[in-house]
Amino acid sequence: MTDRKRLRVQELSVGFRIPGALVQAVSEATFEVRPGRCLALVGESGCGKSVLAHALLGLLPDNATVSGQAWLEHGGEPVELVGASQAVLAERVRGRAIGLIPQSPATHLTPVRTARAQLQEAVRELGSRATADDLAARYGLRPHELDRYPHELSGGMAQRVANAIALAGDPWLVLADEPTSGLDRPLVDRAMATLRELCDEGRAVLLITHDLRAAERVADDLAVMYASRLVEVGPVAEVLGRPRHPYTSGLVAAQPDRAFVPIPGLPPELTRLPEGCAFRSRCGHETERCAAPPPMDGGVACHHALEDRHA
Ligand SMILES: Nc1ncnc2c1ncn2[C@@H]1O[C@H](COP(=O)(O)OP(=O)(O)OP(=O)(O)O)[C@@H](O)[C@H]1O
Ligand code: NI
Repeated sequence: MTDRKRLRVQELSVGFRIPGALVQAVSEATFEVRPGRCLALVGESGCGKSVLAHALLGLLPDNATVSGQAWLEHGGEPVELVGASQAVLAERVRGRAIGLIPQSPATHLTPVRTARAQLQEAVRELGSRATADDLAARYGLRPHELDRYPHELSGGMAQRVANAIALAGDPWLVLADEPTSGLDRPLVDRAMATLRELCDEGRAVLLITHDLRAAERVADDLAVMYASRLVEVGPVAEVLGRPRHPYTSGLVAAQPDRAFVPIPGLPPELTRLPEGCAFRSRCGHETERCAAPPPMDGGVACHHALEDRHA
């Protein structure tokens, strides 16, 4: 069965209407996620990572317009997520095929109910075979910790509760949105190890993160996003070892364990994206060609990277 499963995202775009403007949050994202593999999606704050994940689950607010396709192939009839109704997403997708580990678990949990009550609700709704206690044990929580209210949980415990809830319905695809924000190093390592285990037991993981080091350790593939658009996609060791897009090179050079040199300038406003390459004003290699949008070709969307390849 697992070999038949796949998420195939094609030219997914998301815009938000706000008074007097359109926020172009995701532009024509195309990528694939397969069981047994972890794809890390990296990029600066505000570039569209969370919006992309929420679009896949139909969790965007009413002012959003979504186009493109996201085919969820999981044995039987594939489900196209962009056009799917809320009923289909609720009954067949959310929690069952795709689990979401949210960006800030502590604030995501309902403050007035215990962790146990919230986990039990997920178990009941998803018709899970495992009990709340089974799931808690599996994700490293002691039974008495489940009787706490969200404000009584440490960051690490809230994280584990969020994992247990996300995995209660045994989804084959896990979207983990900055699962380690606010955690210190040992907890980050632990959370990352858990994600890797999920992959190794045959699930697919889409990991959204700022942390290139973590991505390098757990992910198989990397997708680099800049100003709403994927600019480089490929095996993580290749992309980070030999970046081809100047933005990827900049991200790598900005790492504390590398040159620690920040990329000069700021990303463009998503309400005023330029016509051509959105990175050209920060790139240092701008030529006339950059005024035209660079197509994604061979895993990279940059006119100069393409010239190098075709030279
Ligand atoms: N409901 C909304 N209406 C208008 N704009 C929105 C809405 N939700 C998100 N945005 C905008 O979409 C853009 C992308 O946001 P998103 O949360 O996906 O960024 P991100 O890459 O996940 O950032 P971070 O790393 O900080 O979590 C941001 O500019 C954000 O302000
Ligand atoms: Ni985000």
